[in-house]
Amino acid sequence: MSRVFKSFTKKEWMLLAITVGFVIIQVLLDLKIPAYMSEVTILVQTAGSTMTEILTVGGYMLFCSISSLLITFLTGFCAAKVATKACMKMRGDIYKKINSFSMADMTNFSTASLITRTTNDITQIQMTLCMGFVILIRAPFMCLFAINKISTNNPSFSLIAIVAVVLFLCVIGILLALTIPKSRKLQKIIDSLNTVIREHLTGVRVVRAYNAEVYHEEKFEKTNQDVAQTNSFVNATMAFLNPFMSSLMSAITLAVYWIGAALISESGSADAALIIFSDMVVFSSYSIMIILSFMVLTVIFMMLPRTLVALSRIDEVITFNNKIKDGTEVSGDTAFPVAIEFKNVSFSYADGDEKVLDSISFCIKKGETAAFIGATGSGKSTIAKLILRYYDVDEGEILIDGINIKAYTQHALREKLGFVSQTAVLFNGDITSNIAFGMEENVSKDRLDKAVEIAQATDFVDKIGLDGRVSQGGLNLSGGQKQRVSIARALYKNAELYIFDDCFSALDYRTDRMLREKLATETKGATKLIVAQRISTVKDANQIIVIDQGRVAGIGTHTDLLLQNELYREIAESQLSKEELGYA
Ligand SMILES: Nc1ncnc2c1ncn2[C@@H]1O[C@H](COP(=O)(O)OP(=O)(O)OP(=O)(O)O)[C@@H](O)[C@H]1O
Repeated sequence: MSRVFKSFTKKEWMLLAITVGFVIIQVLLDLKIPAYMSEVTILVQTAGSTMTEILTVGGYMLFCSISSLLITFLTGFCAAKVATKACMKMRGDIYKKINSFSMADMTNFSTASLITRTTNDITQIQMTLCMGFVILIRAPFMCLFAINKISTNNPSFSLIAIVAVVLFLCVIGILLALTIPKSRKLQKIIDSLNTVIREHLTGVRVVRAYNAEVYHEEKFEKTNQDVAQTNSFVNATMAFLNPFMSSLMSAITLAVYWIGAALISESGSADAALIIFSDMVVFSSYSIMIILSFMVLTVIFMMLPRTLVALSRIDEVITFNNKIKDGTEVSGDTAFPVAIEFKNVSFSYADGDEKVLDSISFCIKKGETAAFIGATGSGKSTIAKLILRYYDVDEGEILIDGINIKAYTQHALREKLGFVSQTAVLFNGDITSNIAFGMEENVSKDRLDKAVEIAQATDFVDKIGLDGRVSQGGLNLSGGQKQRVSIARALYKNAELYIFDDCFSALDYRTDRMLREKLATETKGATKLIVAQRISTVKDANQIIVIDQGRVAGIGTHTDLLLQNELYREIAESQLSKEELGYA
């Protein structure tokens, strides 16, 4: 909760102070009403009282009630403003924090959980704050003022109020102890529910193709039932509060009349009995006010378990210690002759024990094209991910322009790189916004046309236009078209070093060849790293690095490797004819 208060600006503290002030005025006005009621009771019972006297006191009562009502509107308005602002900031903080996560950090939270925390959890907090600010301030004030009034009027009644409050606090303590663990579980199950829905929606084509709707429905139904059961436990437990509060109110009234009756029978005179009776009226009203404010408080207590869990879940993300730390270097030595060097790099993923990369070393000069080839799962894409610092190496180091990549700011490092991932990722928008991604404000038409031309995307981009709509995930484009748009996106960046992670395999052989020819002439100065499965894609590279089970199995040109490297020869012979290999 301290996070919420720490985020307050001066204006929000002011609004909160105004709310507190209004609530105190409202409590004082409300507490005036029973006193006027007592006055009216005495006036009615006293011979010689005039109608004007009764109406005047009644008028004061009316004034107090209407003012209290107006203040309720004002406090509600101020509290809602403070709560929505605080939650907006919290949402911004959590979003910024998630943006700073590396892929390794992401594995600590599932995507669905991060979405639930940013949306559902924050809405839960906002609702509690909106209602809670006023109620949480009002209830203790009301309780303190009312008990003070009761004890000054007739101390023997105050014991009843104190016993009632202590009883209430004990019961609420027990209920919270029972429901908080369940609420924590509930938020986790909601994460699972979101995962199931997300999985179904993103994989809907496969689900349909395999007639797996029933299988998915069963998965959904199981999680849905878990949510319902846990929810019903929390609600059923907290539902005990309402009958308890009603019984407590009745018990207080009974105790007041019991003690009052005893006091009246001992009073001895009619005047003393009248004063005790008016005290009883006042006390009954005060005690009902205390209990009513606590009753409203129970609404907050019902929301509190989930809100506390939501707050701790948000805190978990915001205070998460990012594994990848930013360096300070912003440019590197651009005149350094070596573009990228791997020195004995070893790496394993957090959830796997085995080394995915084992003592990998290679060196690529500026302007060279290097290609990585090897069996599936040999670790080629992992090399690309390490260069981008999605993960940090376990051993060894990666140098770009002679400087360890850990020394760069992540922004500066990625500014140097143009990356095309294995699976094309497109965003809702148009072709231009997808190619000039993140730079839409100053789009250069020439650069855009050039990138499209090199990526061999001119024909279809001409057809749909640069303002042609791209739906989320590029669902309205073919696999090859999506990949060409993502290649154009990397080229638009004019990067120093391009990484093409097996993205050419979505292109036909002719387009693949034309694209590589264009790349060679149009991006001459840039260094290119190509991960590929096809020999035809890699054979013209300055050096080919053969990866086998996370190790470098050979480095050389196509001709060298054909002669010296058995694994490369095997791959080449499985794809090219003897004539193409030059054996004939
Ligand atoms: N995020 C991850 N978490 C855990 N293990 C992973 C992760 N990504 C990849 N791996 C494992 O690391 C190994 C190397 O994967 P990588 O994607 O680098 O291979 P690759 O050579 O690029 O394969 P392909 O040619 O099929 O794309 C594989 O055994 C894979 O299961």
